[in-house]
Order: sequence, then structure tokens, then C-alpha cells
Amino acid sequence: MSIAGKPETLIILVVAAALVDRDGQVLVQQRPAGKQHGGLWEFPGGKVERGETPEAALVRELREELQIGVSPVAVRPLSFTTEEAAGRHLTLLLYIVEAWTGELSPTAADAIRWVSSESLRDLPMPPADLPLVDVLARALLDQQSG
Ligand SMILES: Nc1nc2c([nH]c(=O)n2[C@H]2C[C@H](O)[C@@H](COP(=O)(O)OP(=O)(O)OP(=O)(O)O)O2)c(=O)[nH]1
Repeated sequence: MSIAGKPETLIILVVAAALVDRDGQVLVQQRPAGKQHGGLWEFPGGKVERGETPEAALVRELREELQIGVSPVAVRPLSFTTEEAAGRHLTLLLYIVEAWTGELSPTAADAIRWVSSESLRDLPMPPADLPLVDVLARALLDQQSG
């Protein structure tokens, strides 16, 4: 409880990556059953830890979750969204990542899939991701046509 006697809102900052391959396909992973949003498809990533920059957190999460190496200068901020639910305030920062080293080897997901940005809309994803999917689809379309 806070001093004012109101329940504390838990404020969390989450970073996530749209990994994009040469054909413009995007990697999504399935959250393990039993976790919050279990079974839904998400962008790899996770919570920023105390004293960590968002970019360093993203590099760490991609190493932990997919066993790939990413340079902090190769992560491109795309958009963010916020969500207020069940006493917590989530800020979700989405980056585009187009270069990495190593073979993808998922450690934290039930499954991974490469999908076109258009088909992302057909996958069940956490609600906070939905506006980001639209921004991502538009950005990748612009990139292709530019
Ligand atoms: N990684 C990721 N998390 C998302 C997305 N959309 C979304 O709402 N989230 C939420 C789900 C979780 O509540 C939170 C991320 O927490 P997490 O549990 O995956 O993070 P973590 O790996 O740091 O977790 P842990 O140590 O607590 O297990 O953000 C998304 O696209 N990617």
C-alpha cells in the first residue's frame, strides 16, 4: 500500500523486437502456457531491469531467449504503447532488428514462427501488441516501396 493508502500501481517497462529477415518476414514466439498471456504470440523481449537501458535490455533478452547476438546500435526504435490493466501500468517499446549473429534457438517460447507483417494481424497476440502490429506493417510496407 502507498502512503495515501491506495494500492500501488506496478509500473513496468518492457522491450520487444520485431526481428525482420531479408524477405520482410517477422519472427513471433508463443508464450508458454501457464505464464500471463500464455499461448499468445508475442515479439521476443522482456522487462527492463533496474539500471539497464532499454537497448541493453533488448540485447540481453534476445541473447537469453533466442541465443542470438545483436549490437545495441542495430536496434531501431519503432513505436511504443501503454496498457493499464489489473493494477499495473505497462509500457511496451517495440524495436526493429534486421541484423543478428548466430542461429535462432528459442529457450523461452513454446514455438516460433516467421510470418508476413500482414499475417501478424491474424495471430492471437496480447492486447498491447495490436496497435504496434499496425505501425509495424505500415513501416515494413514503406520500407519495401521506398
Ligand atoms: N516480450 C513481450 N512481452 C509482452 C509483449 N506484449 C505484452 O503485453 N507483453 C507483456 C507480457 C508480460 O506481462 C510482459 C513481459 O514480461 P515477461 O514475463 O515476458 O518478461 P521477462 O522475460 O522479463 O519475465 P520474467 O523474468 O518475469 O519471467 O510484457 C510482447 O510482444 N513481447
